[in-house]
Amino acid sequence: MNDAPPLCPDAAIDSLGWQPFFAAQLTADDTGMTPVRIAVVHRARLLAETGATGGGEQLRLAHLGGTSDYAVGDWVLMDPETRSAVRRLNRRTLLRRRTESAHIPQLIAANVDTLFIVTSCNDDFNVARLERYLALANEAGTNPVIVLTKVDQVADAEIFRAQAGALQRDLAVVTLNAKAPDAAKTLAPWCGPGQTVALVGSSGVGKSTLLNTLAAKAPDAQQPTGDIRAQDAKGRHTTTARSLHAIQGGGWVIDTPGMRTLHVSDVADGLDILFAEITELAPDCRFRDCTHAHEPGCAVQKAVASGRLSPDRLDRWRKLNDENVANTPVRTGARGNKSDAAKPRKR
Ligand SMILES: Nc1nc2c(ncn2[C@@H]2O[C@H](COP(=O)(O)OP(=O)(O)OP(=O)(O)O)[C@@H](O)[C@H]2O)c(=O)[nH]1
Ligand SMILES: [Zn+2]
Repeated sequence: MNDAPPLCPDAAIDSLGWQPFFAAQLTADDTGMTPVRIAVVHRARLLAETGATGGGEQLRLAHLGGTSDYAVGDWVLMDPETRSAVRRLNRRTLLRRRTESAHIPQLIAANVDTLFIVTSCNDDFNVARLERYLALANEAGTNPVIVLTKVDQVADAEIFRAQAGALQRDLAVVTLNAKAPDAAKTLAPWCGPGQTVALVGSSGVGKSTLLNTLAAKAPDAQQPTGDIRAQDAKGRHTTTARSLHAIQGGGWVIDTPGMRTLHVSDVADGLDILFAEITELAPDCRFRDCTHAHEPGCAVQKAVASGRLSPDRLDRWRKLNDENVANTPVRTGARGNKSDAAKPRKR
């Protein structure tokens, strides 16, 4: 490596979400390369946003091995002559989940600043499921915001808002009608230039509707929503692929297909943040490996007895924690120590 100044990319990419974190990874060897952002990941090809023209670019893969290591939102250095992806830059944040059958976590989205966890003010609303998404967001390093849709269909959304707001310290919660144009204004604080948001939630809660409200694109290019799906009665899920879309007057939004069930794994740190009130009590327990179930001198049980901690919340913590330990592979040896996989935590 020599001391030549690193590549100075075009200022236009700032609006694509380029940050000093990515610039710091460039070396003199990267001179002449163009940073681009992955917009769509197909099995054998990648589509990227270049920022300069605002247009999409089809990327060739420089190496054999497919696209499984790429996520929507990734920054990649492209060779402008061959149009091939030369190097993927390290991620600032990474949302991923392990499906029941998969050994390797599935990548949901990379370099997301804010995760909009979408649920509606109806039967979809479920605090235990919201906690799963919060653990995922915390672990990824993204800022979670609970977005309660279909506020136009209930007399009073306050009860939903209050329950959601109690799930994690300093958690932002917004209520809106996803079909109303002012929904974009409600979400604007997180959607400024260069900001990246992602939408997650069950099928039918209004993610595609929100995407269409936020996105700066013509109506004929819009994401089909449940309304349209109902007409042609095809498929269970309206949204089938993840993709990056420009937000009107600002940042970028990543849509994700509705998730039926979200199993937790590799989220020990995310759970510690979510359940901070329990995490902080644990050092006061008499036993270092207290399970907060039956031990004498348990500070967590004491908090339940005095009414400071709800027994339901403690039950949900226990269930998620046990599931996380069961689903997170234990790696041993030097390689395992270097891995970013979460280790099972003692309780
Ligand atoms: N009244 C009302 N209807 C809504 C609201 N948000 C979504 N809808 C409707 O709910 C249905 C489902 O919305 P979608 O946007 O397709 O839901 P989705 O989350 O994208 O679903 P998947 O693509 O299956 O993951 C559609 O008929 C929307 O028009 C809302 O805030 N108020
Ligand atoms: Zn205890």
